Amino acid sequence: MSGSEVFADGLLAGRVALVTGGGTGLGRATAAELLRCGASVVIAGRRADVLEATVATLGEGAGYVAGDIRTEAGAQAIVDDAVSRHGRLDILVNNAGGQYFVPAEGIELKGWRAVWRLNLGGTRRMCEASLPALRAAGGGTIVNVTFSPHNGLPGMTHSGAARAGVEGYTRELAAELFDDDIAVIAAAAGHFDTDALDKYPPTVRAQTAGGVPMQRLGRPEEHAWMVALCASPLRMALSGAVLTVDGARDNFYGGWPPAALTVGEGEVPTEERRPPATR
Ligand SMILES: CCCCCCCCCCC/C=C/C(=O)SCCNC(=O)CCNC(=O)[C@H](O)C(C)(C)COP(=O)(O)OP(=O)(O)OC[C@H]1O[C@@H](n2cnc3c(N)ncnc32)[C@H](O)[C@@H]1OP(=O)(O)O
Ligand SMILES: NC(=O)C1=CN([C@@H]2O[C@H](COP(=O)(O)OP(=O)(O)OC[C@H]3O[C@@H](n4cnc5c(N)ncnc54)[C@H](OP(=O)(O)O)[C@@H]3O)[C@@H](O)[C@H]2O)C=CC1
Repeated sequence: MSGSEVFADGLLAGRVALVTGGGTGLGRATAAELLRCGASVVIAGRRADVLEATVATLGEGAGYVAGDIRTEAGAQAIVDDAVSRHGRLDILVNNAGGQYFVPAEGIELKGWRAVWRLNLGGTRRMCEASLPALRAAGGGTIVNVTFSPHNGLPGMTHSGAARAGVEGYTRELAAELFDDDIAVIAAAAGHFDTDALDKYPPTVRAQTAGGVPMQRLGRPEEHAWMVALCASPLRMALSGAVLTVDGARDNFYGGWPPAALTVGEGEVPTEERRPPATR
């Protein structure tokens, strides 16, 4: 793999990074950038076939472990795998996350809980499972990927609330871990061009780039550069911060619903359910 476009060669040489959700989208781009910076990288997710295919494209220095971050045992097994492969862990990127698109009043309690369990619960479980290894390495970095919910995010209220929770958790953990030389930083993403956007109602994807001042979606490598910066020598100065990379648009502003998002008599569409076999 060639060097980074942004960072000095060997910036993260000797470091071991674990990237959840590293088989796709922003996580895959993050894994690639950390590798370019010299780290060894383990990517995690639930689908072994997706991870295996990604590792084949990432090349030397990359490995994968299949697992589910939502349970204590799942998170622990993921961390144990990374540590047993490389003997240490220096960087944890809590990138796995997501939600479905539905107006607030349509969110069932079960769905609310599912989104919180993944985004806030999974992040917490991965942090707790990783802390002994990060301490054993003499310090390290945790990057919690969230989206930018600072104006609210209609259609994703369950996730906006969970991501605000991740921000609070990040700040608190950062304060508690300062003496361990472990940085905890939230990376709040705006709109990035990943395949995941295809699952939302078509008007969502069509509308999002036009709402960003620069009139384009973010590129996954731009997000990845921010994550790599969080693992750089700047990391402790950033600890506790929420770094927002959103092209100055946040994830939403303006009146609701946007005219172009409505269908029929003015309803807002709900994301289609995934077929049971893929859940
Ligand atoms: C024009 C203006 C636009 C406005 C601005 C929009 C801009 C977009 C900005 C983009 C910002 C963020 C982008 C991203 O995050 S992209 C990444 C997306 N990736 C993912 O979401 C992947 C991970 N997500 C999931 O796996 C699922 O969404 C979920 C978190 C729900 C998974 O949990 P789980 O597997 O436990 O969930 P289940 O499928 O079993 O469902 C549990 C219950 O949840 C409810 N549910 C789930 N899906 C839906 C749906 N599509 N519609 C309605 N309800 C849903 C439901 O209650 C489920 O229970 P039941 O199965 O019993 O019905
Ligand atoms: N794209 C965008 O514009 C934005 C994205 N984000 C956030 O950035 C992150 C990455 O987004 P993106 O790459 O676009 O989306 P993806 O849907 O491609 O990424 C989600 C990843 O998380 C993994 N994952 C989901 N659930 C679990 C689980 N329970 N255990 C382990 N892994 C899991 C998925 O793999 P698998 O299904 O195999 O488990 C997948 O690789 C997400 O947190 C997303 O919400 C934030 C703002 C904007």
